[in-house]
Amino acid sequence: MENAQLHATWEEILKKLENSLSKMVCDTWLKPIKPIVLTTTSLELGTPTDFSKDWIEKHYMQLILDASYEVTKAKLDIIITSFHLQDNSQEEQTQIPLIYTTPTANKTEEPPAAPPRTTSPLPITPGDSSSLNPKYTFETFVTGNSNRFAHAAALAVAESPAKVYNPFFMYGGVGLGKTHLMHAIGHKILQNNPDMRVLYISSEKFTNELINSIRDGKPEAFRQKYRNIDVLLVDDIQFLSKKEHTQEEFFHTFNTLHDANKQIIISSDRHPREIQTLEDRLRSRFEWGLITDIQAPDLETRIAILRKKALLENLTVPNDVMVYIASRIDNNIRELEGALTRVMAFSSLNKQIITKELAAEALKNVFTNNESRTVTLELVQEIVSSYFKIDISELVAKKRTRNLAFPRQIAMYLCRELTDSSLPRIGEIFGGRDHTTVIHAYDKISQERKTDKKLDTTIKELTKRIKNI
Ligand SMILES: Nc1ncnc2c1ncn2[C@@H]1O[C@H](COP(=O)(O)OP(=O)(O)OP(=O)(O)O)[C@@H](O)[C@H]1O
Repeated sequence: MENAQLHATWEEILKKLENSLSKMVCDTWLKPIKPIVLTTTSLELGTPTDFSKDWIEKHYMQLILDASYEVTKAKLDIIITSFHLQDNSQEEQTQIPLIYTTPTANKTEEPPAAPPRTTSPLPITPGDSSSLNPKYTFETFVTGNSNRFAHAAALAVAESPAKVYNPFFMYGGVGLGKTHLMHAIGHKILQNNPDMRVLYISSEKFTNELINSIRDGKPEAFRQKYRNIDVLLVDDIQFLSKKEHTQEEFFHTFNTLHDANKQIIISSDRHPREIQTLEDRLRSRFEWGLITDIQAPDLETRIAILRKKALLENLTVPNDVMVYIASRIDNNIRELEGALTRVMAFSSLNKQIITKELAAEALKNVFTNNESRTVTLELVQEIVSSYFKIDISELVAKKRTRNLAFPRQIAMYLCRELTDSSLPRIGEIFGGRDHTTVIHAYDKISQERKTDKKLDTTIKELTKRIKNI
């Protein structure tokens, strides 16, 4: 009876989610979820792997929260745990108990047992791709100026593991595609070398496994696992700073693999020299190979990424909506994708077609909650061009007719006023114009708005839209 209630509630929530997400997303990520416990304040869900746990938390948490609220009318905490099996011998025990509890429920009811975790690290099997996300491939990665070099280097490493750049070190801000590229390398290597042992792991998980193996007196199993790999991909290495013992172990793992001519790929949110308390000997080893950065993508690339995502998930999204979203989120592709998912869900739940207005409504909270959102040059261009009903391409074109030159000068003025960008940078995104053109536009509009009331009102209105929307 209680299990039935738990299942029925989850089924309802799932139905709501199915209305707002594509079939592919539901089949890949949501259907494998098992409901574990429902109380009056929380719902615990189990995912088959650590990876799917992280993925769902990053991408679908808000939607699950919204759907569970719609179904239960209670603001439930959603707790996700992974019941990933590491040891097949324990398979039988890992059946997730399905228990419905409420805080006032019969006290004799046993709390749900935590999914058993084994602590013995198992060796990686040749050809095993289970540590890789099937969606992160080179085919689904969009290149632009911000990531072209990293992409080319990643491809070279994937084509010739341990021959070109070893180690290969990628760094860049949050959500810019480092993990995606690492997985893409892993997939390509396995495609070309189906017998290789490839392991992707976050440095946090590496640390946890190390700690557990020491706790359980199995450090040898840990070493066996990590020192018998052909391609080791370690994500977010910055988390090793301050963990001296883990650094020491990683150092030995690194040496063993490198000496044996195995490929090592590392990512971090910053350059090795900026990772505080990283041991010098480790830092210098990272410099043996290639260190490359990934920058935030420009507007064109952001739009291309949204287009690709829409294509992959079979979504129809009008171009102006993509421009709208891409102009407002400029430094995190995960957030960019999240915004698109939110717009799609909003349209589907409200049974309305996707327009710019609907996108604005759907993302209202996302943008206003984000108080530190910086005004981007592209945002200024997008809002000015839409205000004057011209295309962004016309705004940055060479043509100098008044109906284009005037909005262009206003846009340059606002870029200077509302962003910290340099004059040459502003000139660059207005069709590669010289910085003196920007100075001229700025001075002209500053002077004119002092005497021209209408122009002054226009500038104020545009400023409001740029800052508030
Ligand atoms: N160039 C790109 N083309 C297509 N999708 C991309 C691109 N860059 C990033 N993404 C997508 O953006 C999301 C975030 O990327 P990813 O997780 O690789 O970022 P990250 O740099 O590893 O971030 P973190 O530092 O948080 O680990 C992923 O869904 C990824 O597929």
